[in-house]
Amino acid sequence: MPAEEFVAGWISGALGLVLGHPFDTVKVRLQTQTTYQGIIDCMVKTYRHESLLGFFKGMSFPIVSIAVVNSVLFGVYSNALLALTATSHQERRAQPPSYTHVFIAGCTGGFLQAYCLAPFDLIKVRLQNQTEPRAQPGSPPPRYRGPVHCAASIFQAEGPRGLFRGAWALTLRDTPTLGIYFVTYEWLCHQSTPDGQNPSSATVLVAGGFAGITSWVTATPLDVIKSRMQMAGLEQRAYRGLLDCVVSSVRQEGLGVFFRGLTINSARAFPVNAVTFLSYEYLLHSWG
Ligand SMILES: C[N+](C)(C)CCCC[C@H](N)C(=O)O
Repeated sequence: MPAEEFVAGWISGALGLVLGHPFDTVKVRLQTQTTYQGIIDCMVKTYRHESLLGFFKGMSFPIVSIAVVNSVLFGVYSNALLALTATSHQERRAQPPSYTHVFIAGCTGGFLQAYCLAPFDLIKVRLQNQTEPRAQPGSPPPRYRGPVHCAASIFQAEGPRGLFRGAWALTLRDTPTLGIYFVTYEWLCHQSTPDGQNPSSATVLVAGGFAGITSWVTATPLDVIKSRMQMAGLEQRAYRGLLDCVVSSVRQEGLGVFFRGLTINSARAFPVNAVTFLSYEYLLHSWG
């Protein structure tokens, strides 16, 4: 099983993440704090009070998790294509796989990465939703002191299964949408590249960026449900299951609930995935 795809997936995921983290910080702040009037206002205030570093708070934990997750996604995707079409990464430009194969391989990668992602994502969401300001002397400490403490508390209270809360919704979110991700990427590359040639860097950037946007747009409805199920362990509101969560969210907030965070998710998705695909292609190419 070729291993370089796993390593390339790991490095490219980390590079994409660094670029996307400022967007993620703005997204989380807008979702959880009421002091900002909008995206620009939040950026300006963050920069004024905390300088550029403010945008990169809390990045160490996601950088470890994205390394694992992206390496599983790209490694499994590429090896699934190898199993389906008997072509290696290098041979695929000359003999492009069918979109059905790309879709199946993308879904397989998406399905497996969802299981690796589930505990990391749960911890991220729980920490991102801790909106108390930093501990003041005398005030009660926040429920979770950091990622390790968060993981340990969930484990203690609910056992290993507790760490997989919302994993089912996450799998449903990621399996088809990562199929769509790779199909969009391959299709866009194919549209602007002469047969048999490697796509140019500009093509890879644009195709990767749009692949990210398409995938996030289609994933957003289940993204909202997933986050709500992950928070359900903490909040009073308990859902009987995924369907119950969908129905009660729509009843209370209307269909618009499925599009929460769509704009900022898409703005983040373009640079993150442009850089992820560019570095992935570049690394595999330079390793020959
Ligand atoms: C499938 N879904 C859209 C949910 C995720 C796609 C992940 C791609 C990339 N790691 C990123 O963070 O944008």
